[in-house]
Amino acid sequence: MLEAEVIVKGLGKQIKKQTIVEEISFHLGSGQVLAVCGGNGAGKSTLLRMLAGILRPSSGEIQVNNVRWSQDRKRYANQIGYMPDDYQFSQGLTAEESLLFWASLRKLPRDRVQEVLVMVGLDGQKHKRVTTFSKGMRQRVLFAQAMLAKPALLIMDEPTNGLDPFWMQEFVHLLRGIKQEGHIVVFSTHQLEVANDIADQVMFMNQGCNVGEGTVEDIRNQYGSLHAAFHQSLGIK
Ligand SMILES: Nc1ncnc2c1ncn2[C@@H]1O[C@H](COP(=O)(O)OP(=O)(O)OP(=O)(O)O)[C@@H](O)[C@H]1O
Repeated sequence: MLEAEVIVKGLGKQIKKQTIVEEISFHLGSGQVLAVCGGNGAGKSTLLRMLAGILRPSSGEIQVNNVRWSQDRKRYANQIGYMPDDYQFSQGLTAEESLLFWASLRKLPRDRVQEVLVMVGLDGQKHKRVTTFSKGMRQRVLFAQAMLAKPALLIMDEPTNGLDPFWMQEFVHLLRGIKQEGHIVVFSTHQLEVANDIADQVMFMNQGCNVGEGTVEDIRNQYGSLHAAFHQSLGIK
């Protein structure tokens, strides 16, 4: 099993004097999955983009397997896989070509592309253009892209948004597999059933702050259900 550790301490982001994310801290070990839940504009994407190393934090520290983003960005980036929520695929590229392109950027061997295609169940469709794929299949290509470098930390922004129940369950199944291998996963979601199915830890965000966290069981005990905790995080009684 992969050895992995993520330590986040007092992470914050201010943009034009507005606080977007405030004092977020957590600690995750091998195979742990954190779901970041919250309403629109809660600060989830901003938090995830800081973890992915594509947005500079205003305060705090992020460490993945003892590598700090602030000290060595290249080594930090090598530990991270990131699945954005708004990726526009290039017209004309097949699934295999898209993955070969990403693999070449990271100087990874071609064989790894075949491995991830098999992992996400797209080996038989690899010569088809990604722009002809369904949303569920495109999410698999993005997932494969994020897993290319076997990252210690996989970060996913709203990975199941727009997926029907079949693809959502398939996605949960894929995540279970990589969790078993020891990868740490942090993902954002509005879909509490996904958090319920796969997360070890849940964090609720509102206006950039952590307004409640714990294991799924802790949250059920404290609030009654994930839905009740979500409503409370939004300030809905
Ligand atoms: N570059 C920016 N400049 C100004 N405001 C920003 C910027 N980026 C984010 N914000 C604001 O910060 C807040 C949090 O945005 P963010 O996208 O992180 O939220 P979110 O929880 O991911 O929302 P959603 O679920 O709608 O995607 C929003 O009010 C957004 O308008």
